[in-house]
Amino acid sequence: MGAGAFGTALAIALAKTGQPVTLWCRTSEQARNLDKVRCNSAYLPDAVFPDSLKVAQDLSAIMGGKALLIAVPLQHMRAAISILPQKTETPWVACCKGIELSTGLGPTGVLNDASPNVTTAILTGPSFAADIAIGRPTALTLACKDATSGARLQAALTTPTLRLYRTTDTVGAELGGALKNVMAIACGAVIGAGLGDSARAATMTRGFAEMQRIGRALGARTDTLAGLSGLGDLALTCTSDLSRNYRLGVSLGRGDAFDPKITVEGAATAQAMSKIARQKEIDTPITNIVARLVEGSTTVKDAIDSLMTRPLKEE
Ligand SMILES: NC(=O)C1=CN([C@@H]2O[C@H](COP(=O)(O)OP(=O)(O)OC[C@H]3O[C@@H](n4cnc5c(N)ncnc54)[C@H](OP(=O)(O)O)[C@@H]3O)[C@@H](O)[C@H]2O)C=CC1
Ligand SMILES: O=C(CO)COP(=O)(O)O
Repeated sequence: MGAGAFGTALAIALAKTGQPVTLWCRTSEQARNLDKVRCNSAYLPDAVFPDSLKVAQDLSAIMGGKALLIAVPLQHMRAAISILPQKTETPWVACCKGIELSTGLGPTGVLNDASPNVTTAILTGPSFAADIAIGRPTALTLACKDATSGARLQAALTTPTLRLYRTTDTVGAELGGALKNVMAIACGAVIGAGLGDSARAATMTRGFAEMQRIGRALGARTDTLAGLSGLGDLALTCTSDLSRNYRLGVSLGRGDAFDPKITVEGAATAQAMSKIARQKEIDTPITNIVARLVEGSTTVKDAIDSLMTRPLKEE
């Protein structure tokens, strides 16, 4: 569900194994168009659909399978799933990253809140849709509180080029995916402002320390944050021009405009996490600064000054 970049890439990768896969589109016009050209030109122009990939706008086409993958930006996921039937044996797998602004919930939290009787999981980790779609090797984390369902999903969604590791720590997997986007905006801003690679390395490292501090306070396992969904995705997103979160940061650092239609999960996530951290008294200087940068209430120069003049402490 969700025929954007990530949903399309996952659908292509899974369909290449020959199993039946259906990509659900929001409108019948989009479904007709994708089926006609056998490519999602708007989001992934270089990836051709395998013959086994079906495209549909009819909801019944995606119910009753081994898994329903929901690849819609987190802030829109609650609206997207509101049209789904509530009684289903099919597990729902959130394929998105972030923290909902209105509730402070992560992806499986939103699914469980909206549909308490459904088995839920999250698929997250370092991966660009374009890499997955053309079959480049990728490793991701599949997190599901129920170990048996998690193992079943891991087997069902692993392909020769998509290797899944599993965990029951949904809190850690979700926090890793959500917070690395915030740190990517910060690193992009550092590079955009011309502050150099040393400053980026410092931001990444202190950003990771902040992710671990938040994780400890909110009940994540430290090893999860050190895995694919945390450190792995942090490394990818803070260093690649292909990342939209990093590119937003670069624009902020340069003082350039950024297209508001582009999906950038880290902006709302910084604001949501900043609020949670205030309530729970967690020290999150980088997240707070990113929240203020994206809302336009501070400048990169003031942000750096405030980080560099914090009280000295042990590492
Ligand atoms: N792109 C990537 O490389 C990766 C993305 N992700 C994560 O995947 C998630 C989705 O991102 P991505 O696919 O890149 O985003 P895109 O911007 O490429 O696509 C978003 C998709 O969500 C759909 N959508 C938006 N709002 C709704 C709604 N209310 N109901 C139904 N569908 C809706 C859009 O439909 P429409 O086209 O009609 O607007 C579009 O199909 C994000 O959380 C992202 O962090 C994770 C790993 C890699
Ligand atoms: O999540 C991603 C890589 O793992 C994609 O990053 P962006 O959303 O910043 O493009």
